Amino acid sequence: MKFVIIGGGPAGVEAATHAARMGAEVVLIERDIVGGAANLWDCIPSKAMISTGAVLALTKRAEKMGLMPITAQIDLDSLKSRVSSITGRLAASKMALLKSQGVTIINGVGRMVSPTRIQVEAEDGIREIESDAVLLSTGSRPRIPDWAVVDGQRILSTRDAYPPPVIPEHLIVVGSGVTGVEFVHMFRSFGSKVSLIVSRQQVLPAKDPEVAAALEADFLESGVKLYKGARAIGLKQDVDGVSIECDDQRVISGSHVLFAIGSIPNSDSLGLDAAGVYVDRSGHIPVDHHCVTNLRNIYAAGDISGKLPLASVASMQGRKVAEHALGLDSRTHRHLDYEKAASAIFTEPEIADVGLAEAEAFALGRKIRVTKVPFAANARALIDGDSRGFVKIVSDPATGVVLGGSIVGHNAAELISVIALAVTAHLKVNDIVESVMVHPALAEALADAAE
Ligand SMILES: Cc1cc2nc3c(=O)[nH]c(=O)nc-3n(C[C@H](O)[C@H](O)[C@H](O)COP(=O)(O)OP(=O)(O)OC[C@H]3O[C@@H](n4cnc5c(N)ncnc54)[C@H](O)[C@@H]3O)c2cc1C
Ligand SMILES: NC(=O)c1ccc[n+]([C@@H]2O[C@H](COP(=O)([O-])OP(=O)(O)OC[C@H]3O[C@@H](n4cnc5c(N)ncnc54)[C@H](O)[C@@H]3O)[C@@H](O)[C@H]2O)c1
Repeated sequence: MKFVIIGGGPAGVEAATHAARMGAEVVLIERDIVGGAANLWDCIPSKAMISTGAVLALTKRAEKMGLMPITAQIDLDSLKSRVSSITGRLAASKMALLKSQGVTIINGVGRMVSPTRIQVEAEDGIREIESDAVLLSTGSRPRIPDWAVVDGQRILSTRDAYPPPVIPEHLIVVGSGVTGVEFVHMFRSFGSKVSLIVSRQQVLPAKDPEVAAALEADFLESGVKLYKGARAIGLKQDVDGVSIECDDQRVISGSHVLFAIGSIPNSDSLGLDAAGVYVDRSGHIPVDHHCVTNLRNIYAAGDISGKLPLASVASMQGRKVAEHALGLDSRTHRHLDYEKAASAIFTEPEIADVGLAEAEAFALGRKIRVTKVPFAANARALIDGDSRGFVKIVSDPATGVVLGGSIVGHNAAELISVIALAVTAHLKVNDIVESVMVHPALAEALADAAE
C-alpha cells in the first residue's frame, strides 16, 4: 500500500510513522520544516517565550518567597537561540523517527495533479508519484488583514515575534482569541505596555464567561488596556510607531502592532481542482469522522480539515487516518471525539478545559452538577506563592459521570489531564474523590472539586 502525505506537521508526521509501522510504503513531502510550520514556527516558540516570561515574573516574586530582590533582564540573542535550539531539536527528533520507520522524506512542494498522482517540486527537479492513498495535511498560516503589510519590525505577524527585533515599548495586539491573549500575556511579562483590541465584549469569546472574566481581571490588574467592541480597520505608521484605527472611530497608538486574527488554511496551490477534492469557502477541506474527503482515497487532517485547530488534535487525526487507510479501523478503533479534546491557554494564570462547559450545558438545557473549588485553600498553591484560580467540574447529577471541567491557575494545562481522562473513560466524580492524590499537590483541588 503506497501512502503519500503532503505536509509534515503533527498530522502528517503522526500519520506517516503510524502507517509505516503498520507496513505501508510512506512518502512524506514537506516544503519548510519537518515537525510543521504552525507547530514549530508558532506553537512551540510561543510557549518557549511564555516560559521565559514566567521565569522573569518569578524573579519579581522573589521577595515574597523569602529571598533578597533579584533582577533579571531579557537577552534577546540568547532568547532567540533558546527558541531555535528547542525547535531544531524537535525537528531533528521527528526526522530521526520518520527515518527509523523507513519513511521517505522529500523536501519539496507537493500538489495533486489527479486523484491518485502527486507532483513534487524539489530542488533537484519536478517529479510525479502515484499513490493508493493521499493525506493532505498542509496546515495553516497567520491571517494578515489586507490593509496591513507586515514588515517584521514594527508590524508583526506572530511568526515575527519569537522574539521580535526589539521588545516593544507599547504593543498593540489585534485579536483576542487564544493566540491574542497568549501574546498579551507574553509581552506584559517582558515589561511591554500592552493594548488589546477585542472585537466582541469578552476576550476569548468561545470560552466559559467565568474563565474569560478571570483572565480579563488579571490583565486589567497588570495594566493591560482592553478596547472592547472594536474592530481594527486600518493602520498608520510613522517614525515613532503605529496607530490602529477601529470601526468605532477609536485610534490606538503604540510602538508596535501584532496581528492575532486567526489563520488561513494552506489549501490554495494544492491542485485540489485537478484532483476533484471539495474545498469550502474558507479554504478548509471538509472531512467525515475518518478524515476522508469527498474522495475515498484522499484524506485531510490538521488545520486544513477545519476541525479543532490544535497540534494535539492534528496528531490524533493523523493516527486515525493511518488506521483507516490501512483498513484497521474496524478493530478496536475509537472515533476521535473533538468534544473531548483538552486544551489550554498558556497565560498566567493558565486556563485549561475539556468536555462540556457550564455555559454550553445551560444553552442546551441539559441538567448538570457543577462543583467549584478555589486554589486559595490549597497547600501547594500557598507554598508556591500563587493561589489564584479555581477548579470546576461538570458532572451528570443522576450518574455522577464526569462530563467536563475547567481549571484556572498555576499548572492548569497539566492538571486538566486528570479530568480529560475521566471524561474519555466515563469515570465518575467518586473515582476522582477516591484516588489518593499526592499531598501537598495542586491535584488535591481536583479531588476537593469532585467531592
Ligand atoms: C501562535 C500559535 C500558538 C499555538 N499554540 C498551540 C498550543 O499551545 N497547543 C496546540 O495544541 N496547538 C497550538 N497551536 C495550533 C497548532 O500549531 C496547529 O493546530 C498545528 O500545528 C496544526 O498541525 P498541522 O499538521 O495541520 O499543520 P502544520 O503544523 O502547519 O504543518 C503543516 C506543514 O505542511 C507544510 N506544507 C504546506 N503546504 C505544503 C505543500 N504544498 N507541500 C509540502 N508541504 C507543505 C508546511 O510547511 C507545514 O510544515 C498554535 C497555533 C498558533 C498560531
Ligand atoms: N494554547 C493553545 O492551545 C493555542 C494557542 C494559540 C492558538 N491555538 C489554536 O488556534 C486557534 C485559533 O486561535 P486564534 O486566536 O489564532 O484565532 P481566532 O480566530 O480564534 O481568534 C481571532 C480573533 O480575532 C478577532 N478579529 C478578527 N479580525 C479582527 C479585527 N480586524 N480587529 C479586531 N479583532 C479581530 C476575531 O473576532 C477573533 O475573536 C485556537 O482556537 C486554537 O485551537 C491554540
